[in-house]
Amino acid sequence: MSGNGTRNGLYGAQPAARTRGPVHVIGSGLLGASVGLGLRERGVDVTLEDLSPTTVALAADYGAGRVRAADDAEPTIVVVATPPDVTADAVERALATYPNAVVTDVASVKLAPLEELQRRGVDLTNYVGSHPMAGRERGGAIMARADLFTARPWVICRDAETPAEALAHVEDVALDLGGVLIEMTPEEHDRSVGLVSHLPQVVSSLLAARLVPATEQAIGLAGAGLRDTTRIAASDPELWIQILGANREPVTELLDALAGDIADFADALRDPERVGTKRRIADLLSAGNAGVARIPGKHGSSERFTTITVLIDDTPGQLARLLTELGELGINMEDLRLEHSPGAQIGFAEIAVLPEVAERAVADLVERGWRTL
Ligand SMILES: NC(=O)C1=CN([C@@H]2O[C@H](COP(=O)(O)OP(=O)(O)OC[C@H]3O[C@@H](n4cnc5c(N)ncnc54)[C@H](O)[C@@H]3O)[C@@H](O)[C@H]2O)C=CC1
Ligand SMILES: O=C(O)C(=O)Cc1ccc(O)cc1
Repeated sequence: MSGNGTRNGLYGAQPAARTRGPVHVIGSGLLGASVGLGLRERGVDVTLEDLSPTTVALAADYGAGRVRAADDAEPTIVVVATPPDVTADAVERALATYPNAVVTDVASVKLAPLEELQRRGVDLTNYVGSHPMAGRERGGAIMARADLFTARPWVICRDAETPAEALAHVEDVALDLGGVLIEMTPEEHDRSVGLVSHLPQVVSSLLAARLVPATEQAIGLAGAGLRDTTRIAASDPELWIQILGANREPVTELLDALAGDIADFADALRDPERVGTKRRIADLLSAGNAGVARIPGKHGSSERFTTITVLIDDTPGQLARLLTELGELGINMEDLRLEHSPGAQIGFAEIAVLPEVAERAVADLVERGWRTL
């Protein structure tokens, strides 16, 4: 649960929270416990609930809030962070149990739970669906982080009937957690995440699945390219079967279009001497360049952190020494990734730091005898 401690030392004292608690979180896994941790850091009173008593106790132990007691006051806001297939149930129950609270959910799909609630005839005046575009491959309270939502888009799906006050409550939670508000209809949301989240998940999983029968020798050659394109293949199949099933229309359309591109590409490669074929391949690859350049944070100043690469002997002792020395130098490590060179006794520690400390970090490390790239 790295990185969920207080960050006041780094960024200075936190301004007062906008959110007026108590906030009640239903589903205290990755998303629910991260919401709790982030709001607790801002001093908001958070109560927790989960189907699993162990999960809720764990989330409370980590500091995400306290287990809700029977005589607790009614919450101002309820955040439903359960799996998508029970989100409508949990929202309906929360609206009935806490008639004065504003209820939001963080499910990765927005239309299916809303349609289910409408089909049941639930009064949705106090409900505002939302979705923070931030997550991790593995779920569970143990993976939660207070800063999970920092600088990430947080989609809010209001409709014409949503009271301004209800909307403001949900926006306050998102803003207190560092999210960037984006308003969309549920349809716009589901089409958008189909493209930027659900299609990549399927492609990454299918690509990684190709590695299962590969020889050890072939796998041993893997580098950053394969790692970058398969990171999310480690995601939880149980969550994704729900997400993809609930958003199947946009996702199947996107998959059909991609399958066409793949067939096109393979055709061109099969007959490289045919006139126009090289142009066709170049066009598809160039379109990839144009697409990747559009991803926020992939280029220029929108990067959150700067990565410095330090060469280390590929032994645990070396890495521990590097981490100790970073601490001694007062350099806060935001993220760490290790690259191994197969067959060579050398590794690369890729350390993400705040851009403003990167230059000093490199200089100090070099002075202490480390080699950097
Ligand atoms: N994992 C991710 O990267 C992201 C997930 N989401 C959405 O957040 C929601 C939660 O996902 P995670 O936190 O990753 O899952 P998780 O598995 O870590 O946590 C879900 C928790 O809900 C509990 N739960 C299940 N049914 C319940 C019920 N009826 N009442 C109370 N608790 C119940 C489970 O015991 C579990 O602890 C999902 O709807 C998902 O689509 C949104 C953004 C990112
Ligand atoms: O890891 C990533 O890049 C993600 O995009 C994680 C993610 C997974 C599911 C969501 O509903 C939102 C975000």
